[in-house]
Amino acid sequence: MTSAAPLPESLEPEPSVATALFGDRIDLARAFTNDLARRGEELGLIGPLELPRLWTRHVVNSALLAALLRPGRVGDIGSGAGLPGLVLAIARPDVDFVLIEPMERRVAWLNEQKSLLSLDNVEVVRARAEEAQLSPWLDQATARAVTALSKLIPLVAPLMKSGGELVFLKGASVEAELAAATKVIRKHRLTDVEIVMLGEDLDTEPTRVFRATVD
Ligand SMILES: C[S@@+](CC[C@H](N)C(=O)[O-])C[C@H]1O[C@@H](n2cnc3c(N)ncnc32)[C@H](O)[C@@H]1O
Repeated sequence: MTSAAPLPESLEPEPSVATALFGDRIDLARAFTNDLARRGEELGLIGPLELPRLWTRHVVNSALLAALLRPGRVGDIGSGAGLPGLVLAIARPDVDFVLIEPMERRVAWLNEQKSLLSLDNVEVVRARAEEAQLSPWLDQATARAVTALSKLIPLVAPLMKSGGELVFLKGASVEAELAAATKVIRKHRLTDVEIVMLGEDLDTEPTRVFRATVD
């Protein structure tokens, strides 16, 4: 086993941002991020260019979504390295998470982190979303960097309870994705469709979220 120095502190978010997002669970977030920095590239979880921006672009971006979560059962579709699923499970111990991920190596990483960080609020399911057998269904679903809305909504809507909510982290292309998803949104009877900006009140890059209710 190789040991490596922890990430330099300069790569961490401003203390005010870290406290706002993680409170007294910042050490867990730090342990997760440092482990991802050490082993993520070797395990095929992150590219080498992501290392210096793990906190800013990935961990903080994921944690911003915590503000929209309610106590209940939240599914994270295509968790990969645990973004946003593991980060949110750290930030919101009052919420139960199901991380849905098909790739064996990524599932092994997710299970290992669940155990290392003692995240009792995490269940890992190895499946593609369209094949996942969930019981009960989800109160909310998250996803980040999985696929465009026109493909993502049909994968996730069948996993939701009636009245459940989709809260997908999205980039600058969200308006175009939304326009291309009009038919799918109607077909799956989504209501209260909106784009929410998160993080504008913090000293960090804000993020866009697609939010909608499944009838
Ligand atoms: C580009 S990665 C993004 C991972 C992570 N969400 C992030 O933001 O870094 C996409 C992930 O979605 C997973 N994925 C692809 N198709 C999927 C599907 N149909 N159901 C569930 N997960 C899927 C892939 O295995 C991969 O881990």
